[in-house]
Amino acid sequence: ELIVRVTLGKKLRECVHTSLCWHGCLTTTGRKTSEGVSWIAGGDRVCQCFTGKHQREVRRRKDFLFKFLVIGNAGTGKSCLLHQFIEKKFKDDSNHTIGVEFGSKIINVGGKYVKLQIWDTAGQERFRSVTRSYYRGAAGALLVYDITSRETYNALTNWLTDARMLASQNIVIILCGNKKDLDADREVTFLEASRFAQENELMFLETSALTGENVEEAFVQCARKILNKIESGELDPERMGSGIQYGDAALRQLRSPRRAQAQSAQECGC
Ligand SMILES: Nc1nc2c(ncn2[C@@H]2O[C@H](COP(=O)(O)OP(=O)(O)OP(=O)(O)O)[C@@H](O)[C@H]2O)c(=O)[nH]1
Repeated sequence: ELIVRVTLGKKLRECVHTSLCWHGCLTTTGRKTSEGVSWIAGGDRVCQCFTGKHQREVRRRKDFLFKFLVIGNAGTGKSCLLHQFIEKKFKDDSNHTIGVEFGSKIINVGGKYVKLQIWDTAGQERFRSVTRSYYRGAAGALLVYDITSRETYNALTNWLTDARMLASQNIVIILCGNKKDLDADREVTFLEASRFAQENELMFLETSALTGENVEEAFVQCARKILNKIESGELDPERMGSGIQYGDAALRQLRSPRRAQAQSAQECGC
């Protein structure tokens, strides 16, 4: 049994669950259980308690599935970023990616469960024809350069052209200036990269796969922008090749909004 103290608005309540609740709960304290559950977090934070029953619960409640790409020159830290995001650890024995690698994670964005299906592509030119075949239908992308390498920054325009041409015009891209921890060796300033991002309608963050700084934020911000576009009607998840699928919870909501609401109210004891 998990006992979590949550604040709901201004009210502080004791919330006793065997399954976790994301509905606006802001965790202030938590307790480990025999299942190895650690903390849950409110808001847009990623749930760290995806074990056993809780993992199944989250899976069942999935609202959306987004296809993501990680692109950019070889050696910029794409695989390390993905590893840090999924495992919360730095991959210190990272080798060049051969073709593509895959990872997935469920995150919570503003109360919605989103499963990210992430394709980590090889940056080396010799794999370009293979990696290009994975662009189709991607909803979001991390476009990565290395702040200590101007060469990787100069290549961004080509990556961007490919992404917009092969994935989708509407693809949501976040520019990541990785290796933020190596500031002393910096070759690309924050200012010039943020101008580039603005001119090309990209979101922008400097990240460090080594320290973990801004890694989760990059994925979450990109997913949040996609969700906003869905809500505003700018993106249509039902359009072929949108890179978005409805998960079970969203489908239930679409089919029977009232029943879904009642059901989720029952599931959430807070
Ligand atoms: N200091 C520092 N080193 C990093 C960081 N991210 C990655 N590296 C190092 O950069 C090198 C390349 O990292 P990878 O993740 O393999 O690069 P990649 O972009 O996936 O490379 P390809 O698979 O060839 O496209 C490795 O030696 C990592 O240890 C970071 O944030 N800081």
